[in-house]
Amino acid sequence: MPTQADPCSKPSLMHPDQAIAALLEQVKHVTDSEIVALQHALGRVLAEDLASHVDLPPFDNSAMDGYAFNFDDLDGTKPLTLIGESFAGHPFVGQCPPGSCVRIMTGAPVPAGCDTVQMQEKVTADGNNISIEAPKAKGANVRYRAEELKKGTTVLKAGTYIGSAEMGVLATIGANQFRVYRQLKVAFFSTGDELRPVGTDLGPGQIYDSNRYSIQGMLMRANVESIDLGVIEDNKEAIRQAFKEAADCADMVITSGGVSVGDADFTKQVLDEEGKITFWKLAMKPGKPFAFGHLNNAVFCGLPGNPVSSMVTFYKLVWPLLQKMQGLPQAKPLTLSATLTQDIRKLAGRVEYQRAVLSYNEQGDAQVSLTGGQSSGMLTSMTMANCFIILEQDCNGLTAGSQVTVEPFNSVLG
Ligand SMILES: Nc1nc2c(c(=O)[nH]1)N[C@H]1C(S)=C(S)[C@@H](COP(=O)(O)OP(=O)(O)OC[C@H]3O[C@@H](n4cnc5c(N)ncnc54)[C@H](O)[C@@H]3O)O[C@H]1N2
Ligand code: MOO
Repeated sequence: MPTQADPCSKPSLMHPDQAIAALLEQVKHVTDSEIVALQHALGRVLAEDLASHVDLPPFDNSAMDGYAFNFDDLDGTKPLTLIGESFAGHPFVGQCPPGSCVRIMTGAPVPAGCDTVQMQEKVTADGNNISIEAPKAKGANVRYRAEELKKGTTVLKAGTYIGSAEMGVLATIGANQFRVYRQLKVAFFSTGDELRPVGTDLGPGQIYDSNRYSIQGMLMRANVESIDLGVIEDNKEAIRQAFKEAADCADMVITSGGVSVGDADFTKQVLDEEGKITFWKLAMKPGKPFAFGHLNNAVFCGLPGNPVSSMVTFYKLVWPLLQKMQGLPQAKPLTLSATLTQDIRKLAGRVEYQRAVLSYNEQGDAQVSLTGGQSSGMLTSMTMANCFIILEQDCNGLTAGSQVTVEPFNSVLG
């Protein structure tokens, strides 16, 4: 196990939790709102409380395919007489008189005069003579009008994230359009003279610009409108122009690269001139350097250039900010404990997020294995992973069999 001191382990490095809390203080919920139609509402956040336009269910209906009748008509000897049928969308019309029953399907209205349904498996039919095994109680297998909620009751409150279940609930309550917070606009670009767009050949010392694509992917998963400003060459005027353009059109501007200590870029100089930016050094790996501040009215996040570092800083630091700006509550990530299948190397100093695969062994115990090299430049180990192993600052390596804290990837990294 490595015991050597980590040169990055300086008291000045800020713990990521402390950084997140400090960053959150500096952004506000963007409260502008607009009306959207239900079919365009997925991923948006409600800006108004919504009440149901209908009772739920809107009418008494059957929970089973079977027969509807009046419970008090069952005397254990005489069959009931079949007088009609009630199908979903095609109700039985009229009153079911004493001593009779109606064939009924799941979801169909319970006819007037009936208060109970028996499933067809517990019924014997001989022509129109229907012998029914008595259910446990009057009202069995009936879903009553308004048993879930009454018309006018608030169902979803302002601030609710509209996911798939909410889409269904909104339709169920008859909400075809409603007010949501407007979508955040996030402009982003890459910096670095070594970067080439995909679809071109690479010259000596050049690499493809990958960060823009992973950042765009995460922005789409975060349900914001992304504005791709491309790769900006390392030239002071080009960078200044890009920041101006980005800050004019966006609520947040994200860049990747140029936030460390190198001297080959103008990003820092331009930011110092154009905005109020702080360069942070965080006790996290990947993702030590990070820049944050404001460019006019836009929030600025400068992610480190290393591909895994840019993803991890987005996930850990930028995504919580976007959630707050969208009016969503902060949810602490779910973690669990799992057994390491191998030794892992780490130097004390920074919190590490190591890419790994979480699975269950034959005994049903959670186990976790690294996906390969943990260099901040190795993005392929992200694609194979489904979780991070979180190693706290004081950890200086672990042996196979140790219990570790694991944070499964959420939808932003999926
Ligand atoms: N002397 C020091 N050097 C470095 C330190 C340090 O503390 N002292 N920190 C290291 C750490 S940690 C990180 S992370 C990186 C971050 O550096 P920058 O944000 O300034 O990023 P660059 O130098 O521009 O690039 C780093 C690396 O990533 C590649 N890159 C950049 N952009 C992209 C992109 N859009 N797509 C794909 N790959 C990209 C770039 O070619 C470099 O290899 O600094 C360390 N250095
Ligand atoms: O933060 Mo850097 O991401 O350690 O490579």
